[in-house]
Amino acid sequence: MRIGVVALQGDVTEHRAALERLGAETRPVRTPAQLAGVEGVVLPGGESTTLSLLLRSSGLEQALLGAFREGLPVLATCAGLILLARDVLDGRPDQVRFGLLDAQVRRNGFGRQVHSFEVDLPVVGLGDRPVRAVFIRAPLVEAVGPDVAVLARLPRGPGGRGEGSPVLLQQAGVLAASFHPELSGDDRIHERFLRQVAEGTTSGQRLAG
Ligand SMILES: NC(=O)CC[C@H](N)C(=O)O
Repeated sequence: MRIGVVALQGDVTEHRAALERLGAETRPVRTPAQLAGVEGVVLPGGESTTLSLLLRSSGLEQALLGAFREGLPVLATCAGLILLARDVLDGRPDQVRFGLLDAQVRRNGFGRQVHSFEVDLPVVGLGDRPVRAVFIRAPLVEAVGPDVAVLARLPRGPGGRGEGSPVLLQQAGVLAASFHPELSGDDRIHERFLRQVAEGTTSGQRLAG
């Protein structure tokens, strides 16, 4: 299975390492041509404004949008989730908005003072052992639409903030985490994504907005 990892910014190496540990072949994607032949794509975290600029200047914004419309499955983390969301609060007006995930998210929603925190996260379908989730200036998911399955909610937020909010979401072929599954050494979220790709779950139609 060949997975493209959008390699403009962020934890590209860590995502590739996790996928390769699971037996997938990976390819860094910096240009539209490099999307050819990939069966799924990872949109890593970073900073959504910078990522937006780079997606635009590389031509990947349009290429990815076309691929998502055709159903290319995507694993998006942190800033990647922001770019996929239908509705972004505190986002820059000119940021990329793929609109593929029916969710309302707030950038840096855990408060400016909270740059990073970690929690043990129970995840639907991953058994009794929680996933160690690393949050770095994470977006806060404030609402999700009816077609979104919430696979994990924050058991406790920093200072009580964001408690109970969705942090791992699935909508058809879109798997989106507000944390960084590539940083914990626990590959089960990537494994779930590869299973999704193998089963042919597609990313579906772009939503309005
Ligand atoms: N770790 C991350 O991806 C942080 C996301 C970043 N705070 C943003 O708004 O784009």
